[in-house]
Amino acid sequence: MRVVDVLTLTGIHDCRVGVQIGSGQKQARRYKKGVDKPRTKTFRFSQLNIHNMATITQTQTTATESAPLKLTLAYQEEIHEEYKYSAYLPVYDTETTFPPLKPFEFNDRGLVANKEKPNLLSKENAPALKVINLTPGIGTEIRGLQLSQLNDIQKDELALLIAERGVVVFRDQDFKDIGIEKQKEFGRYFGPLHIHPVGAHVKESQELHNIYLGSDNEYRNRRRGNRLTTTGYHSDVSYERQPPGITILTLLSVPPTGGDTAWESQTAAYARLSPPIQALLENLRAEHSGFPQAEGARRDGLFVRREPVKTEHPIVRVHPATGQKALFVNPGFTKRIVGLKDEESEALLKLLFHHITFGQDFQVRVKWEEGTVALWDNRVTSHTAISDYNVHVPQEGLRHGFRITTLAERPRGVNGLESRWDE
Ligand SMILES: O=C(O)CCC(=O)C(=O)O
Ligand SMILES: [Fe+2]
Repeated sequence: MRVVDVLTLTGIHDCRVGVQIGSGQKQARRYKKGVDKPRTKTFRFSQLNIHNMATITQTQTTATESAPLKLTLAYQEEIHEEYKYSAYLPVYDTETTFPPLKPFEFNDRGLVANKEKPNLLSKENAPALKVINLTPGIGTEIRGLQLSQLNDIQKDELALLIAERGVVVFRDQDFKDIGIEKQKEFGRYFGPLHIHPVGAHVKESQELHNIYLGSDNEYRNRRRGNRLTTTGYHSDVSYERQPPGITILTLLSVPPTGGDTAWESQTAAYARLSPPIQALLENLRAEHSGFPQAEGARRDGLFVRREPVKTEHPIVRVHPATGQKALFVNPGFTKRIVGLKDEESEALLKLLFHHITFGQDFQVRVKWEEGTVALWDNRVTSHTAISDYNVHVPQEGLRHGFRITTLAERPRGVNGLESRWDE
Protein backbone atom coordinates (compact mmCIF):
# COMPACT_ATOMS: atom_id res chain seq x y z
CA MET A 1 0.00 0.00 0.00
CA ARG A 2 1.43 3.38 -0.96
CA VAL A 3 0.19 6.77 0.06
CA VAL A 4 -0.56 8.67 -3.11
CA ASP A 5 -1.51 12.01 -1.80
CA VAL A 6 -3.08 13.94 1.00
CA LEU A 7 -6.00 16.06 -0.12
CA THR A 8 -7.15 18.94 1.98
CA LEU A 9 -10.79 19.80 1.47
CA THR A 10 -12.30 22.84 3.06
CA GLY A 11 -15.78 24.10 3.67
CA ILE A 12 -17.40 21.12 2.15
CA HIS A 13 -20.52 19.57 3.44
CA ASP A 14 -20.89 16.98 0.77
CA CYS A 15 -18.13 15.83 -1.48
CA ARG A 16 -17.04 13.20 -3.90
CA VAL A 17 -13.47 12.21 -4.52
CA GLY A 18 -12.35 10.25 -7.54
CA VAL A 19 -9.00 8.67 -8.06
CA GLN A 20 -7.97 7.76 -11.52
CA ILE A 21 -5.82 4.72 -11.28
CA GLY A 22 -3.34 3.71 -13.91
CA SER A 23 -1.90 7.04 -14.84
CA GLY A 24 -1.77 7.97 -11.18
CA GLN A 25 -3.76 11.15 -11.65
CA LYS A 26 -6.27 12.13 -9.08
CA GLN A 27 -9.32 14.28 -9.11
CA ALA A 28 -11.18 15.85 -6.27
CA ARG A 29 -14.62 17.12 -6.96
CA ARG A 30 -16.70 19.11 -4.63
CA TYR A 31 -20.19 20.30 -4.74
CA LYS A 32 -22.81 21.96 -2.59
CA LYS A 33 -20.07 24.01 -1.05
CA GLY A 34 -21.22 25.89 2.05
CA VAL A 35 -20.70 29.36 0.70
CA ASP A 36 -23.07 31.34 2.90
CA LYS A 37 -21.90 30.02 6.23
CA PRO A 38 -19.44 27.39 7.34
CA ARG A 39 -21.17 24.08 7.78
CA THR A 40 -20.26 20.95 9.58
CA LYS A 41 -21.49 17.69 8.31
CA THR A 42 -20.45 14.12 8.73
CA PHE A 43 -18.62 12.93 5.71
CA ARG A 44 -20.28 10.16 3.77
CA PHE A 45 -17.64 7.47 3.84
CA SER A 46 -19.55 5.41 1.33
CA GLN A 47 -18.81 7.93 -1.38
CA LEU A 48 -15.15 7.75 -0.71
CA ASN A 49 -14.75 4.07 -1.21
CA ILE A 50 -14.41 4.61 -4.91
CA HIS A 51 -12.96 1.38 -6.09
CA ASN A 52 -12.41 -1.95 -4.57
CA MET A 53 -8.79 -1.18 -5.00
CA ALA A 54 -8.43 2.18 -3.32
CA THR A 55 -8.54 2.94 0.34
CA ILE A 56 -8.80 6.21 2.13
CA THR A 57 -7.64 6.76 5.64
CA GLN A 58 -9.40 9.44 7.56
CA THR A 59 -7.97 11.73 10.14
CA GLN A 60 -11.34 13.22 10.97
CA THR A 61 -14.92 12.88 9.80
CA THR A 62 -16.22 16.41 9.51
CA ALA A 63 -15.12 19.43 7.54
CA THR A 64 -15.65 23.12 8.11
CA GLU A 65 -13.99 26.23 6.73
CA SER A 66 -11.92 26.50 9.89
CA ALA A 67 -11.25 22.79 10.29
CA PRO A 68 -10.48 21.28 6.90
CA LEU A 69 -10.74 17.61 6.32
CA LYS A 70 -7.61 15.78 5.41
CA LEU A 71 -7.95 12.66 3.37
CA THR A 72 -5.07 10.36 2.88
CA LEU A 73 -5.41 8.43 -0.33
CA ALA A 74 -3.60 5.19 -0.69
CA TYR A 75 -3.84 2.52 -3.28
CA GLN A 76 -2.65 -0.96 -3.74
CA GLU A 77 -0.38 -0.10 -6.58
CA GLU A 78 0.54 -3.67 -7.31
CA ILE A 79 -3.11 -4.38 -8.24
CA HIS A 80 -3.46 -1.27 -10.35
CA GLU A 81 -0.33 -1.69 -12.28
CA GLU A 82 -1.30 -5.23 -13.07
CA TYR A 83 -4.80 -4.34 -14.20
CA LYS A 84 -4.88 -5.24 -17.84
CA TYR A 85 -7.61 -2.75 -18.70
CA SER A 86 -6.37 0.33 -16.88
CA ALA A 87 -6.62 2.24 -20.21
CA TYR A 88 -10.38 1.78 -19.92
CA LEU A 89 -10.80 3.21 -16.42
CA PRO A 90 -13.28 6.09 -16.14
CA VAL A 91 -12.28 9.72 -16.56
CA TYR A 92 -14.33 12.88 -16.78
CA ASP A 93 -13.21 15.45 -19.25
CA THR A 94 -14.42 18.68 -17.73
CA GLU A 95 -13.37 20.98 -20.54
CA THR A 96 -14.79 19.90 -23.87
CA THR A 97 -18.32 20.95 -24.71
CA PHE A 98 -20.29 19.87 -27.73
CA PRO A 99 -22.89 21.62 -29.91
CA PRO A 100 -26.32 20.00 -30.44
CA LEU A 101 -26.29 16.79 -32.48
CA LYS A 102 -26.72 17.34 -36.21
CA PRO A 103 -29.32 15.50 -38.28
CA PHE A 104 -27.92 12.78 -40.52
CA GLU A 105 -29.14 10.29 -43.08
CA PHE A 106 -29.40 6.85 -41.52
CA ASN A 107 -28.98 3.64 -43.44
CA ASP A 108 -30.06 0.54 -41.52
CA ARG A 109 -27.61 -2.22 -42.34
CA GLY A 110 -30.25 -4.86 -41.65
CA LEU A 111 -32.25 -3.73 -44.70
CA VAL A 112 -29.97 -5.48 -47.18
CA ALA A 113 -29.37 -8.59 -45.06
CA ASN A 114 -30.43 -12.07 -46.06
CA LYS A 115 -33.15 -13.03 -43.57
CA GLU A 116 -31.77 -16.58 -43.27
CA LYS A 117 -28.36 -15.20 -42.14
CA PRO A 118 -26.42 -17.78 -44.14
CA ASN A 119 -23.14 -15.88 -43.80
CA LEU A 120 -23.27 -15.01 -40.13
CA LEU A 121 -24.66 -18.26 -38.81
CA SER A 122 -22.73 -20.66 -40.96
CA LYS A 123 -21.05 -23.74 -39.53
CA GLU A 124 -18.84 -23.76 -42.59
CA ASN A 125 -17.38 -20.37 -41.69
CA ALA A 126 -17.29 -21.11 -37.97
CA PRO A 127 -17.16 -24.82 -37.14
CA ALA A 128 -17.46 -24.20 -33.38
CA LEU A 129 -20.56 -22.03 -33.79
CA LYS A 130 -23.28 -22.46 -31.16
CA VAL A 131 -26.43 -20.37 -31.31
CA ILE A 132 -28.93 -20.56 -28.47
CA ASN A 133 -32.14 -18.63 -28.11
CA LEU A 134 -32.10 -17.60 -24.45
CA THR A 135 -35.89 -17.21 -24.37
CA PRO A 136 -38.46 -17.69 -27.14
CA GLY A 137 -39.07 -13.95 -27.58
CA ILE A 138 -35.84 -12.14 -26.75
CA GLY A 139 -32.13 -12.82 -26.50
CA THR A 140 -29.75 -15.02 -28.49
CA GLU A 141 -26.39 -16.29 -27.29
CA ILE A 142 -23.57 -16.98 -29.73
CA ARG A 143 -20.38 -18.90 -29.09
CA GLY A 144 -17.65 -19.83 -31.50
CA LEU A 145 -17.70 -16.64 -33.55
CA GLN A 146 -15.55 -13.54 -33.13
CA LEU A 147 -17.13 -10.13 -33.74
CA SER A 148 -13.68 -8.85 -34.67
CA GLN A 149 -13.59 -11.23 -37.66
CA LEU A 150 -16.95 -10.43 -39.25
CA ASN A 151 -17.08 -9.12 -42.80
CA ASP A 152 -19.61 -6.54 -43.96
CA ILE A 153 -22.17 -9.07 -45.21
CA GLN A 154 -22.03 -10.81 -41.84
CA LYS A 155 -22.39 -7.47 -40.05
CA ASP A 156 -25.50 -6.69 -42.11
CA GLU A 157 -26.99 -10.01 -41.04
CA LEU A 158 -25.98 -9.32 -37.47
CA ALA A 159 -27.81 -5.97 -37.56
CA LEU A 160 -30.98 -7.78 -38.64
CA LEU A 161 -30.52 -10.53 -36.06
CA ILE A 162 -30.15 -7.93 -33.29
CA ALA A 163 -33.31 -6.16 -34.49
CA GLU A 164 -35.22 -9.45 -34.51
CA ARG A 165 -33.92 -10.87 -31.24
CA GLY A 166 -33.56 -7.60 -29.30
CA VAL A 167 -30.21 -8.54 -27.80
CA VAL A 168 -27.45 -10.86 -29.02
CA VAL A 169 -24.82 -11.96 -26.53
CA PHE A 170 -21.43 -12.99 -27.87
CA ARG A 171 -19.25 -15.06 -25.53
CA ASP A 172 -15.46 -15.48 -25.34
CA GLN A 173 -14.71 -12.45 -27.47
CA ASP A 174 -11.34 -10.90 -28.26
CA PHE A 175 -13.21 -7.67 -29.07
CA LYS A 176 -11.83 -5.83 -26.04
CA ASP A 177 -8.28 -6.67 -27.08
CA ILE A 178 -8.39 -5.36 -30.66
CA GLY A 179 -7.87 -1.76 -29.54
CA ILE A 180 -10.17 1.21 -29.12
CA GLU A 181 -9.93 2.42 -32.74
CA LYS A 182 -10.95 -0.93 -34.21
CA GLN A 183 -13.84 -1.21 -31.78
CA LYS A 184 -15.08 2.22 -32.78
CA GLU A 185 -14.73 1.34 -36.44
CA PHE A 186 -16.88 -1.75 -35.82
CA GLY A 187 -19.53 0.44 -34.17
CA ARG A 188 -19.42 3.07 -36.93
CA TYR A 189 -20.41 0.46 -39.47
CA PHE A 190 -23.91 0.57 -37.95
CA GLY A 191 -24.22 4.32 -37.39
CA PRO A 192 -22.46 7.46 -36.10
CA LEU A 193 -21.14 7.06 -32.57
CA HIS A 194 -22.87 8.86 -29.74
CA ILE A 195 -20.97 10.77 -27.06
CA HIS A 196 -22.80 10.70 -23.76
CA PRO A 197 -23.68 14.21 -22.57
CA VAL A 198 -22.75 13.60 -18.93
CA GLY A 199 -21.27 10.14 -18.35
CA ALA A 200 -17.70 9.10 -17.65
CA HIS A 201 -15.70 7.88 -20.60
CA VAL A 202 -12.33 6.29 -21.16
CA LYS A 203 -9.26 8.43 -21.33
CA GLU A 204 -8.52 8.04 -25.01
CA SER A 205 -12.04 8.20 -26.34
CA GLN A 206 -15.18 10.03 -25.39
CA GLU A 207 -17.23 7.63 -27.52
CA LEU A 208 -16.55 4.85 -25.03
CA HIS A 209 -19.09 5.42 -22.28
CA ASN A 210 -17.87 3.96 -19.04
CA ILE A 211 -19.49 1.36 -16.85
CA TYR A 212 -17.66 1.11 -13.59
CA LEU A 213 -18.39 -0.66 -10.37
CA GLY A 214 -17.52 2.18 -8.09
CA SER A 215 -18.91 5.27 -9.72
CA ASP A 216 -21.76 3.56 -11.49
CA ASN A 217 -23.21 1.21 -8.95
CA GLU A 218 -22.69 3.66 -6.16
CA TYR A 219 -24.47 6.27 -8.25
CA ARG A 220 -27.41 4.01 -8.98
CA ASN A 221 -27.81 2.96 -5.38
CA ARG A 222 -27.57 6.52 -4.16
CA ARG A 223 -30.07 7.82 -6.70
CA ARG A 224 -32.56 5.14 -5.80
CA GLY A 225 -31.78 5.12 -2.09
CA ASN A 226 -35.42 5.52 -1.14
CA ARG A 227 -36.70 2.90 -3.52
CA LEU A 228 -37.36 -0.77 -2.95
CA THR A 229 -35.30 -1.77 -5.98
CA THR A 230 -32.63 -0.29 -8.23
CA THR A 231 -34.28 -1.80 -11.32
CA GLY A 232 -34.63 0.95 -13.88
CA TYR A 233 -35.67 -0.06 -17.38
CA HIS A 234 -34.67 2.46 -20.00
CA SER A 235 -33.79 2.86 -23.63
CA ASP A 236 -30.46 4.71 -23.75
CA VAL A 237 -30.70 8.47 -24.25
CA SER A 238 -34.11 8.08 -25.91
CA TYR A 239 -34.49 11.86 -25.70
CA GLU A 240 -32.11 12.32 -28.64
CA ARG A 241 -33.72 13.35 -31.94
CA GLN A 242 -32.19 10.33 -33.61
CA PRO A 243 -31.85 7.97 -30.66
CA PRO A 244 -29.46 4.99 -30.63
CA GLY A 245 -29.98 1.80 -32.58
CA ILE A 246 -27.31 -0.87 -32.19
CA THR A 247 -25.53 -0.57 -28.89
CA ILE A 248 -22.51 -2.59 -27.84
CA LEU A 249 -21.66 -3.27 -24.22
CA THR A 250 -18.40 -4.95 -23.31
CA LEU A 251 -17.50 -5.88 -19.76
CA LEU A 252 -13.80 -6.17 -19.07
CA SER A 253 -14.05 -7.36 -15.48
CA VAL A 254 -17.05 -9.12 -14.05
CA PRO A 255 -17.87 -10.05 -10.47
CA PRO A 256 -18.11 -13.81 -9.82
CA THR A 257 -21.80 -13.38 -9.21
CA GLY A 258 -24.20 -10.48 -9.50
CA GLY A 259 -24.27 -7.51 -11.84
CA ASP A 260 -26.36 -9.16 -14.54
CA THR A 261 -28.17 -7.06 -17.13
CA ALA A 262 -31.80 -7.59 -18.20
CA TRP A 263 -33.47 -6.66 -21.47
CA GLU A 264 -37.12 -6.43 -22.31
CA SER A 265 -38.70 -6.76 -25.75
CA GLN A 266 -40.66 -3.66 -26.64
CA THR A 267 -41.93 -5.50 -29.71
CA ALA A 268 -43.51 -8.17 -27.50
CA ALA A 269 -44.70 -5.53 -25.03
CA TYR A 270 -46.57 -3.81 -27.85
CA ALA A 271 -47.97 -7.07 -29.22
CA ARG A 272 -49.40 -8.00 -25.81
CA LEU A 273 -51.56 -4.90 -25.61
CA SER A 274 -55.22 -5.15 -26.58
CA PRO A 275 -56.16 -3.82 -30.05
CA PRO A 276 -58.05 -0.77 -28.66
CA ILE A 277 -55.04 0.31 -26.59
CA GLN A 278 -52.69 -0.38 -29.51
CA ALA A 279 -54.86 1.79 -31.73
CA LEU A 280 -54.93 4.59 -29.16
CA LEU A 281 -51.15 4.55 -28.70
CA GLU A 282 -50.41 4.45 -32.43
CA ASN A 283 -51.75 7.97 -32.79
CA LEU A 284 -49.81 9.47 -29.91
CA ARG A 285 -46.38 10.88 -29.22
CA ALA A 286 -44.60 11.01 -25.87
CA GLU A 287 -42.08 13.49 -24.59
CA HIS A 288 -38.60 12.14 -23.79
CA SER A 289 -36.40 14.48 -21.80
CA GLY A 290 -32.67 14.70 -21.13
CA PHE A 291 -33.18 17.51 -18.61
CA PRO A 292 -33.51 15.47 -15.39
CA GLN A 293 -30.32 13.55 -16.26
CA ALA A 294 -28.40 16.78 -16.90
CA GLU A 295 -29.80 18.44 -13.78
CA GLY A 296 -28.93 15.38 -11.68
CA ALA A 297 -25.42 15.40 -13.09
CA ARG A 298 -24.96 19.10 -12.33
CA ARG A 299 -26.24 18.52 -8.81
CA ASP A 300 -23.63 15.81 -8.39
CA GLY A 301 -20.88 18.14 -9.52
CA LEU A 302 -20.48 16.45 -12.90
CA PHE A 303 -19.87 18.23 -16.14
CA VAL A 304 -22.62 18.56 -18.76
CA ARG A 305 -20.92 18.41 -22.16
CA ARG A 306 -23.94 18.98 -24.33
CA GLU A 307 -27.06 20.89 -23.34
CA PRO A 308 -30.05 18.59 -22.80
CA VAL A 309 -32.91 18.26 -25.29
CA LYS A 310 -36.57 17.25 -25.16
CA THR A 311 -38.14 15.36 -28.02
CA GLU A 312 -41.60 14.04 -28.88
CA HIS A 313 -41.37 10.52 -30.33
CA PRO A 314 -44.21 8.31 -31.59
CA ILE A 315 -45.26 5.90 -28.82
CA VAL A 316 -45.40 3.06 -31.32
CA ARG A 317 -42.33 2.91 -33.48
CA VAL A 318 -41.82 0.90 -36.65
CA HIS A 319 -38.42 -0.72 -37.12
CA PRO A 320 -37.07 0.12 -40.59
CA ALA A 321 -35.55 -3.31 -41.25
CA THR A 322 -38.09 -5.69 -39.71
CA GLY A 323 -41.22 -3.57 -40.15
CA GLN A 324 -42.23 -4.62 -36.64
CA LYS A 325 -44.04 -2.28 -34.30
CA ALA A 326 -42.52 -1.66 -30.88
CA LEU A 327 -43.49 0.36 -27.87
CA PHE A 328 -41.17 3.34 -27.61
CA VAL A 329 -41.64 4.70 -24.10
CA ASN A 330 -39.47 3.87 -21.11
CA PRO A 331 -39.46 4.67 -17.39
CA GLY A 332 -36.01 6.23 -17.68
CA PHE A 333 -36.68 9.15 -20.01
CA THR A 334 -40.35 9.35 -21.04
CA LYS A 335 -42.11 12.11 -19.16
CA ARG A 336 -45.61 12.62 -20.57
CA ILE A 337 -47.94 11.75 -23.38
CA VAL A 338 -48.47 14.72 -25.64
CA GLY A 339 -52.03 15.98 -26.01
CA LEU A 340 -53.48 14.17 -22.97
CA LYS A 341 -54.61 15.71 -19.69
CA ASP A 342 -52.04 15.26 -16.91
CA GLU A 343 -53.97 12.53 -15.09
CA GLU A 344 -54.59 10.64 -18.33
CA SER A 345 -50.93 10.79 -19.28
CA GLU A 346 -49.80 9.71 -15.81
CA ALA A 347 -52.23 6.80 -15.68
CA LEU A 348 -51.33 5.54 -19.13
CA LEU A 349 -47.58 5.85 -18.61
CA LYS A 350 -47.91 4.11 -15.25
CA LEU A 351 -49.67 1.22 -16.96
CA LEU A 352 -47.01 1.00 -19.69
CA PHE A 353 -44.05 1.27 -17.30
CA HIS A 354 -45.57 -1.44 -15.12
CA HIS A 355 -46.05 -3.59 -18.21
CA ILE A 356 -42.40 -3.09 -19.29
CA THR A 357 -40.93 -3.69 -15.85
CA PHE A 358 -42.96 -6.72 -14.79
CA GLY A 359 -43.19 -8.60 -18.08
CA GLN A 360 -40.78 -11.38 -17.14
CA ASP A 361 -42.23 -13.44 -19.97
CA PHE A 362 -40.75 -11.06 -22.51
CA GLN A 363 -37.52 -10.28 -20.69
CA VAL A 364 -34.11 -11.94 -20.61
CA ARG A 365 -31.51 -11.72 -17.87
CA VAL A 366 -27.92 -12.18 -18.95
CA LYS A 367 -25.06 -13.25 -16.73
CA TRP A 368 -21.78 -11.76 -17.83
CA GLU A 369 -18.64 -13.80 -18.33
CA GLU A 370 -15.18 -12.57 -19.08
CA GLY A 371 -15.14 -11.81 -22.79
CA THR A 372 -18.90 -11.29 -23.13
CA VAL A 373 -20.07 -8.57 -25.51
CA ALA A 374 -23.80 -7.80 -25.65
CA LEU A 375 -25.31 -6.02 -28.65
CA TRP A 376 -28.86 -4.75 -28.49
CA ASP A 377 -31.21 -2.69 -30.60
CA ASN A 378 -32.15 0.26 -28.47
CA ARG A 379 -35.16 0.97 -30.71
CA VAL A 380 -37.00 -2.22 -29.83
CA THR A 381 -35.83 -3.05 -26.30
CA SER A 382 -35.35 -1.48 -22.93
CA HIS A 383 -32.81 -2.71 -20.39
CA THR A 384 -31.72 -2.38 -16.81
CA ALA A 385 -28.54 -3.02 -14.89
CA ILE A 386 -29.08 -5.24 -11.88
CA SER A 387 -27.16 -3.59 -9.07
CA ASP A 388 -27.23 -6.45 -6.59
CA TYR A 389 -23.57 -6.52 -5.61
CA ASN A 390 -22.02 -4.47 -2.88
CA VAL A 391 -19.43 -1.94 -3.96
CA HIS A 392 -18.10 -1.74 -0.43
CA VAL A 393 -17.10 -5.37 -0.26
CA PRO A 394 -13.93 -5.74 -2.31
CA GLN A 395 -14.26 -9.54 -2.43
CA GLU A 396 -17.40 -9.14 -4.50
CA GLY A 397 -15.17 -8.18 -7.38
CA LEU A 398 -14.77 -5.45 -9.92
CA ARG A 399 -17.41 -4.71 -12.56
CA HIS A 400 -15.98 -2.60 -15.30
CA GLY A 401 -16.69 -2.09 -18.97
CA PHE A 402 -17.72 0.31 -21.67
CA ARG A 403 -20.51 0.98 -24.12
CA ILE A 404 -20.28 1.98 -27.77
CA THR A 405 -23.54 3.51 -28.89
CA THR A 406 -24.55 4.00 -32.52
CA LEU A 407 -27.23 6.47 -33.54
CA ALA A 408 -30.12 5.53 -35.82
CA GLU A 409 -33.07 7.11 -37.61
CA ARG A 410 -35.51 9.77 -36.53
CA PRO A 411 -38.25 7.48 -35.14
CA ARG A 412 -41.16 6.75 -37.44
CA GLY A 413 -44.52 5.60 -36.20
CA VAL A 414 -47.61 4.25 -37.85
CA ASN A 415 -49.36 6.19 -40.66
CA GLY A 416 -46.45 8.58 -41.11
CA LEU A 417 -46.38 9.82 -37.50
CA GLU A 418 -42.88 11.24 -36.97
CA SER A 419 -40.83 12.56 -34.09
CA ARG A 420 -40.88 16.30 -33.59
CA TRP A 421 -39.26 18.91 -31.40
CA ASP A 422 -38.99 22.63 -30.81
CA GLU A 423 -36.02 24.10 -32.63
O1 LIG B 1 -24.28 -1.89 -16.46
C1 LIG B 1 -25.21 -2.44 -17.06
O2 LIG B 1 -25.55 -3.60 -16.84
C2 LIG B 1 -26.00 -1.70 -18.11
C3 LIG B 1 -25.76 -0.27 -18.02
C4 LIG B 1 -26.57 0.47 -19.03
O3 LIG B 1 -27.69 0.80 -18.81
C5 LIG B 1 -25.94 0.79 -20.32
O4 LIG B 1 -24.77 0.49 -20.55
O5 LIG B 1 -26.64 1.35 -21.17
FE1 LIG C 1 -28.47 1.81 -20.51
